[in-house]
Amino acid sequence: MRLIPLNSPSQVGLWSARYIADKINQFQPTQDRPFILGLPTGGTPLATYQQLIALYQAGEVSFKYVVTFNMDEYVGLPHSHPESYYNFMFNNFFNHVDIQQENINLLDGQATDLDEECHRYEQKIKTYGNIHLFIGGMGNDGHIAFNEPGSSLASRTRTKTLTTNTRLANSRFFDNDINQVPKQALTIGVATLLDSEEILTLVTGHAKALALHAAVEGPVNQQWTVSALQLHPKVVVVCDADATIELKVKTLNYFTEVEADNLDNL
Ligand SMILES: N[C@@H]1[C@@H](O)[C@H](O)[C@@H](COP(=O)(O)O)O[C@@H]1O
Repeated sequence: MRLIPLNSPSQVGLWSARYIADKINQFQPTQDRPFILGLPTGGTPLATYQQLIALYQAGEVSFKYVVTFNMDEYVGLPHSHPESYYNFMFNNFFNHVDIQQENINLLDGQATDLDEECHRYEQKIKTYGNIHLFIGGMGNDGHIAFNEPGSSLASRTRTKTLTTNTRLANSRFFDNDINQVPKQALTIGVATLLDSEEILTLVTGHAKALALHAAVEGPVNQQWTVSALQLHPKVVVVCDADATIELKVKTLNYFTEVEADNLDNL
């Protein structure tokens, strides 16, 4: 695991966007050999999307031959709902870059057969082989995608019932009314995520400090599904200072020293 300790959420956005753009450019994707990118929603990745759009506008990266798979989607929200992850992705990213519509993959939370929809999604990922880079965030309670505490670390894409904690945390996007937050979501599984060639996780703010501790220092366990990142050979965690307050000084000092040369120009 690499941990990139930055100061602010805007630095996390800048660093991660450059990292993603560099990965795409190094891959030199073509129509026949696209770059496969996994994507998250939430407040945390917004700065990354803004910086990726800026890099695209500056001609420094293209998404023409990038295929995307989103992590999750609420069950039952129409695409047009302002808080559907479909709407989030088009508003905050897809509408502003040169991605081809047919290269965008999202789970359909309105499918009549949700099990079939999840199976279709897993199969579609398989047709491309592996996801080259999956970007993620983490919930305050250490969930990754919507793999709530207690989710199997061997899970695949499926329907999950959301915890009250998660619905409360996300109610800030629903007029602070928990009753408006859907009770279920479709989500890739922990094992689906771990199949990716590389995972880049974004963590900002005090509220994520215990989750970051669980991810970096905690034991691997299904109550903090983000801890499963420790089982993956290539994970980069990019965090701001507020998110690190539950890490040991020793841990933070080590990663700061290791990354000293990579934290310039921010
Ligand atoms: N399903 C999403 C997660 O993928 C995301 O990581 C989490 C954190 O969101 P935020 O970045 O808004 O704190 O929110 C939701 O629960």
